[in-house]
Amino acid sequence: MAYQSNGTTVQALDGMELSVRDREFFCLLGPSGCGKSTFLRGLSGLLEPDTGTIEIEESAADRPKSRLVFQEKGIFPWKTVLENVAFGLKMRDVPTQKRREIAREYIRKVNLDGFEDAYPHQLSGGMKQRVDIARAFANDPEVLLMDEPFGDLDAQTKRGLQAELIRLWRERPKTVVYVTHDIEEAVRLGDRLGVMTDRPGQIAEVIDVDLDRPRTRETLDFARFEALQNRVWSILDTVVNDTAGQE
Ligand SMILES: Nc1ncnc2c1ncn2[C@@H]1O[C@H](COP(=O)(O)OP(=O)(O)OP(=O)(O)O)[C@@H](O)[C@H]1O
Repeated sequence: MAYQSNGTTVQALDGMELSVRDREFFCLLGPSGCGKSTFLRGLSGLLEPDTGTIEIEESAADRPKSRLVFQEKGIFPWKTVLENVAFGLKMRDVPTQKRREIAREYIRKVNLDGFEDAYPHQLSGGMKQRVDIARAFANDPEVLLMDEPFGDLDAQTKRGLQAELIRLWRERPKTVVYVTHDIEEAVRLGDRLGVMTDRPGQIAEVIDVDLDRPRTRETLDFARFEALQNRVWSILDTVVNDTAGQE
């Protein structure tokens, strides 16, 4: 996939092939600008490539195939928490009563009860993020695409939301493709990790995260956790050095 602007072409992705398993939590990591967001937006259908194609093998189902969860931008400032969470259901013509019921259920699951009628400007960054997660899960997509949803949050809020996300995902398993810059986060969350090369991006290596769940402070195998992070670092070092060597 490439972008054309002002007569120049930026080749964002080239020969990117990725096979994600049904209901796995797949994290995508890579150097800045390697094309992670481009890939995700292409998958979601939000981005039409100027050149190139994306092929997705779909399973037969009448549910929406994917949904891209943006950071804060994803929620409507003029809608209440309840209306935001129910929005996707409304788009799918779920009857009013039913969609309010489902929305309330997910608002409760992300610990926002009592904020149903609040507007986004009355919420903290972490709370807005919870609204976004609730909306994504209420919509019950088959594939959930997340682009650095917790990138702007402080470490403690981020850890809490990671735990909530994993709890929801284990309760209602779905295929997740999760882009992050944060190696520790990727190893904490993922079943597998795809490490990308520098731009034009493609997959350099896929790593199995052989850590049992739940991955709490009490249960996590810290030695393995660290070894996996080191593995990612060494792949990224190679990838960036390789590219530097070509210039
Ligand atoms: N709308 C656009 N028009 C032109 N070029 C673009 C556009 N969007 C992205 N690019 C270019 O495509 C390349 C890949 O961008 P992309 O945002 O997909 O990378 P990324 O891996 O998600 O980056 P980061 O990790 O920094 O968020 C970059 O070189 C970027 O400058």
